[in-house]
Amino acid sequence: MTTDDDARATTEFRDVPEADCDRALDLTYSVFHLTPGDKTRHRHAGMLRAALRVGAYDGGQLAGVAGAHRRTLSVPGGQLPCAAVDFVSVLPTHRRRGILTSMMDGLWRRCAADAYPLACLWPSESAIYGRYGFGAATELCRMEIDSSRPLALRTAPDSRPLRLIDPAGAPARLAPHYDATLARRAGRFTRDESWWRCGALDLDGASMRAGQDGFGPAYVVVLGAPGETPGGYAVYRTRGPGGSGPGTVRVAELEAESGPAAAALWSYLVSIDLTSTVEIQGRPADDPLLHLAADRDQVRVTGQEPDLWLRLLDVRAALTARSWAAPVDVVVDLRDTVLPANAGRFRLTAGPEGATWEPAADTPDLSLDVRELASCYLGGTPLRHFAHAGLATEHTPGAVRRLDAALQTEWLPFTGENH
Ligand SMILES: CC(=O)SCCNC(=O)CCNC(=O)[C@H](O)C(C)(C)COP(=O)(O)OP(=O)(O)OC[C@H]1O[C@@H](n2cnc3c(N)ncnc32)[C@H](O)[C@@H]1OP(=O)(O)O
Repeated sequence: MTTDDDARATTEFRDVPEADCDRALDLTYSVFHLTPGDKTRHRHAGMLRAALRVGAYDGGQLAGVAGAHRRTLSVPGGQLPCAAVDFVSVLPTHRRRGILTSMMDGLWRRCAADAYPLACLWPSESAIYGRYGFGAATELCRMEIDSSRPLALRTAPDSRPLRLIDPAGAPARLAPHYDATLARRAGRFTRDESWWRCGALDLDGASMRAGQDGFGPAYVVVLGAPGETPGGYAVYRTRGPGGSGPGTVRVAELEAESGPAAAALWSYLVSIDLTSTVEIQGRPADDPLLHLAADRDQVRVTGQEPDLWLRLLDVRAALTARSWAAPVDVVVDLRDTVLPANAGRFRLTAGPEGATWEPAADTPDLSLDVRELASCYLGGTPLRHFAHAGLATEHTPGAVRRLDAALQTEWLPFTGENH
C-alpha cells in the first residue's frame, strides 16, 4: 500500500517544459470542471506557454501545475513587475498532500530569479492563499442601474459627441486613455495588444462565457471627436428582453477623464432602447457614479468583494518603489513565515521624497504580518482596520495613524479585469 508520505516522497517538483503544456491544460480543465472550445483552449495554451510554470510529477503523471503570467502592475506613484499566479491545479487523487505548498515554493524561486518584487492572483476560494502571504489588495463593487427611465444626474454631462467604434480597432484608440488611468489608480495592469484582445473586448470570442450567457459581442462607445484621444469610453454587451429576463446592458469597463465625461457615458448606457437594467460587473468603491447620480435609489450597489490578492515577494523593493503621501518614521516587526528574508525588524522612513526600509534594533512601533502589509500596500484597506481586528499591533500610540496617512492614495486601488 502507498501512504501519503510515500506519495510525497516520490513527487518531483520542476519546471513544466513547453511540451507538457497540453497536459497541464488538461489537468487545469479537469479540476475546474471545464470543457472549453477550441478558441478558448488556443488562447489558454498561448498564455500558459508564455508563463512561468512549475509542475508536480508523480512518476510519469503530471499531478499538479501552477503558472504565473509576467505582468506589470500600477502601484502608487509607479509600476512594478508582478507575477500573476494562475492555472493552479492539483489532481483530486493527490490533494492535501502539500503539493500546492511545494509548487508555491517553486514559483517563488522562479520569481526571485526573474526579480519579481510582487505576485498576485484571483483565488478560486478565499481561504487558500492567506497562508502564503497573500492579502486582498483591491476590491470591486457590483452595481445595477434602473434604466427604465433616464439617468437622473447632479453633474452636467460632457457635451462632446459619443461614437460607436469598431472593437477590432479599439485597442489602439483606447490604450492611451487607459494608460493614463494607471497613474491615477494603483492595482491596474498594463496591457499589450494581446491582453486588450482577450480582456474586456474578447475580440476572438474565446472567453469561457462567450456565446453562453445570451449576451452579444462587445460594443465600444467613445466620448469625443474622431482623431482626439477619447475623454472616456465604455465597453459593454447587450441582451434583449425575453426568456432570460429584462433587456440588459452589461458594462465590462468604463473609463472617464472627469465627472462630466462619466456622466455622459452612463447616461448613454442607461438610454439604450429595449433595455431596462444596466448591470455593472466591477467598479471601484469610490466610483464617481455613486455621487453624480441624483437619485441613489436608481443606482444600487449589489455586492462588494475582494478582487486582486497581492503578495510582497521583496518587501524592500516594493516599499521603496511606491510613493508616499506623508512623512512617516516607524519601526516595524514584520512576520513572514514563507519568505524569511522579508521578516525581522525594520525602520521605514518614508515621505514625498521616497522611502528606505532598513534593519533596525530599536523598540518596534508596530507588529504585523506580510499578508496585512500586502492589503495596505496599494492604498486599499487602511492598517487601522487590521489593528481594530487584532491582526496588527500598535506598540507606540499614533504609529498606525501615521503609517496610514503615508500609505493613503487619492483614488482607491482598483483592478477590474477578471470579472
Ligand atoms: C490563482 C488560482 O489559480 S486559484 C485556483 C486554485 N485551484 C483550484 O481551486 C482547483 C481545484 N483545487 C485544487 O486543484 C487543489 O485542491 C488546490 C490547488 C486548491 C490545493 O492543492 P493541494 O495540493 O491540495 O494543497 P496543499 O495540500 O498544498 O494544501 C496546503 C494548505 O492549504 C489548505 N487548502 C488547500 N486547499 C484549500 C481549500 N480549497 N480551502 C481551504 N484550505 C485549503 C490545506 O488544508 C493545507 O493547509 P495546511 O497548510 O494548514 O495543512
